[in-house]
Amino acid sequence: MSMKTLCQTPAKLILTGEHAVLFGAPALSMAIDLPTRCYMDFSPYTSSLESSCLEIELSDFNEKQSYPLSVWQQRVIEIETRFALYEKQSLSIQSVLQQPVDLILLTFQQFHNAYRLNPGHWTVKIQSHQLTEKGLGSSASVIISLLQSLYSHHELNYSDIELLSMAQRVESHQHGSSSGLDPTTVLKGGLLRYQQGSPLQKLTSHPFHGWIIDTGSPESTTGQAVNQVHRDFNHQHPIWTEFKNVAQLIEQAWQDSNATELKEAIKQNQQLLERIGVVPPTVQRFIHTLNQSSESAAKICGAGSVTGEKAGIVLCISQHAPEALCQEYGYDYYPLKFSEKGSRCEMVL
Ligand SMILES: Nc1ncnc2c1ncn2[C@@H]1O[C@H](COP(=O)(O)OP(=O)(O)OP(=O)(O)O)[C@@H](O)[C@H]1O
Ligand SMILES: N[C@@H](CCO)C(=O)O
Repeated sequence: MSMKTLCQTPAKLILTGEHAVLFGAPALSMAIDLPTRCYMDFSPYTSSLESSCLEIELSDFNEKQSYPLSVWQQRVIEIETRFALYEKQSLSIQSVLQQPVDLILLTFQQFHNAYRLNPGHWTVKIQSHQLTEKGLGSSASVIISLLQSLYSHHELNYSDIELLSMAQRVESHQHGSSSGLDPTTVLKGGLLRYQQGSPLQKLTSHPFHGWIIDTGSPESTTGQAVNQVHRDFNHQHPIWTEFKNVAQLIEQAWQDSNATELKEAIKQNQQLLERIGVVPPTVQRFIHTLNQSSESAAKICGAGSVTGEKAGIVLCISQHAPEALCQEYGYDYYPLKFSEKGSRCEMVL
């Protein structure tokens, strides 16, 4: 019998810890109400897995194509070969996944390797919000929505740890290395304190007014930015202690609901991000203007960019939207909408 599911997964926004989380610092990250939707439809075959077919529609990229099992498996072999070359430093990270569909095929293959995909016709449609590839964790939302859909279709009991370790493995092919922060945030929802090697903590949400400001798609990918930071700053570099300290200030201010301290710490966090070279000059100027006022505090909230003038999404904590300045720079802005809910999957008729 055929079965249909819809999985809706929020986006993520990092309050503190982008880059630093990969060097052992704590991160505070929240799920936000910008859903990625994954529609999955399965019709079983009575014949063998070999005749299975995967039909993928990526609405945001205007792509729709069918992949017989042998074709997608060959394509994943090529992806894994490129990833192995990347790990030997013979290929750049942005050459590993060459097209958006590669991420989908790789996720299916990881699931298949672990659990063996049921034979049949699989149809997948993915639809995101308008702010993908701007630091809000779109690849993590795609991966989590796909994996959750696959677990549902196979009626498998799974632990979050199993699902997240698979997601982190897939995400490494996109980002070069992954702390697991993005997949964890979009799976669980809410506001999380995440630090590699420490237990995950859920923090209480507070009604701080925030805005997400779109400075445009970064010219470099997250993978490139992560790699450049790793090349320029080793694990022993003292700047990571400064990141840890500022994360502590932000966490304390958040827990105390202290807006003044929160804004001050966000400004310090932004200065550190500028020092690691991930904030382009135009975005630095924009943020400096906002940060001169005691009313507002802004920082980039994704990996930023190591080339060009755009840095993806900037978070601005302030009562009122920075309308005039956004207009001057030609940036769109939206109210920050927190999502207490994480990723969820339902059957559809
Ligand atoms: N709606 C979508 N449909 C298909 N693929 C998508 C979609 N959204 C994102 N992707 C895939 O994810 C990639 C972008 O992922 P990436 O995580 O680098 O970007 P991001 O949104 O800036 O998030 P991050 O905060 O992790 O940097 C795209 O190049 C594409 O392959
Ligand atoms: N979001 C990435 C680091 C770049 O900010 C990760 O947690 O792996």
